[in-house]
Amino acid sequence: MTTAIEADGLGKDFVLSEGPLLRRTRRTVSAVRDIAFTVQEGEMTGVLGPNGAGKSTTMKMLIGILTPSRGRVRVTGLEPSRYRTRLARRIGVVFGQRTTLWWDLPLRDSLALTRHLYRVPAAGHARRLAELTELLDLGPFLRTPVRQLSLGQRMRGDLAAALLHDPRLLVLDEPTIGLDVVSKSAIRGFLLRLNAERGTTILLTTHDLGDLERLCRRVLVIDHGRLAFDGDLEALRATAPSPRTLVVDLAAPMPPIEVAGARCARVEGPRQWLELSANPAAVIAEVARSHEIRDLTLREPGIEDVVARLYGGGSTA
Ligand SMILES: Nc1ncnc2c1ncn2[C@@H]1O[C@H](COP(=O)(O)OP(=O)(O)OP(=O)(O)O)[C@@H](O)[C@H]1O
Repeated sequence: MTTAIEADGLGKDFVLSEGPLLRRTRRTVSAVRDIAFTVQEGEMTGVLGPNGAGKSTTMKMLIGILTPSRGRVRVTGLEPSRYRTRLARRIGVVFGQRTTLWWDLPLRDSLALTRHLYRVPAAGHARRLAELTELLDLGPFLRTPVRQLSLGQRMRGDLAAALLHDPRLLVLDEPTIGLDVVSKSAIRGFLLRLNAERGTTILLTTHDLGDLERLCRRVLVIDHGRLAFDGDLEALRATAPSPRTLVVDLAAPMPPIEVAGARCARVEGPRQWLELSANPAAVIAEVARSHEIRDLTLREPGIEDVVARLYGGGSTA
């Protein structure tokens, strides 16, 4: 098996200047500390963690945009910050919140330009474009200017742009952010095929449990800049089992509800969050007997809850 990514003792500090102009002080923030992991070719790995945990900083070091402050990193055997251009021809990168497409050009022209960026021979490019157009169903909007595309269409266009040079490794930062259910499903289906049929290695950050469940056998959790977990999703769930939460909207603000089988975790005006240790129906019946209820929602624990319980001590948002 060939190694796609190797990171060892990887760290990144940012130096911040703070305060008024004449009394500026410098403060160092360690965004990533001592991260070590290896990804083999053909793996599909999810990177997870709370906001500000250091995921994007880690990804940026892997693709050569940021130079590590410490440690060693190799991607397809290359040191990313040193061989950024060479690496760019071997990997595909999509950052969900930004586009690499030309805003004013029709998608087709924008994709044609990427050929020159990666120096892909014309014949190979045409073949690959036809393949990706079919797989990502780009046909209906190839002539549409990128600025007029929906977010889901734009993401499909960005994926095509990242894959036209047929990279062995695809790095995605939040590939399904802001997409509706249908668009998410199309993107996930495409990534699964890409991995299964071409053996493309995929590393993606996400806040979406669905992405992980559908796509990733392996999960890396980054928290406070450190690698807090490396294993499969089931093992992660088992590390920190989370209760289901009943969100209760009462007719008026009340003291925390006390009923058997539930623990009130949070109160905000007339809304209360009850963590369930018993059957929801029994708890709902009990709450309804003693309180006037306007609305109820049952929340299954998300992977964010699991992570929050592991490292932050509970989440009921
Ligand atoms: N260019 C920068 N200069 C200074 N600090 C930075 C810079 N980039 C990131 N940071 C800080 O590094 C830490 C990690 O940020 P990073 O963007 O890697 O987190 P993240 O896990 O990707 O978060 P999110 O889920 O919100 O995207 C944060 O405290 C952030 O404020």
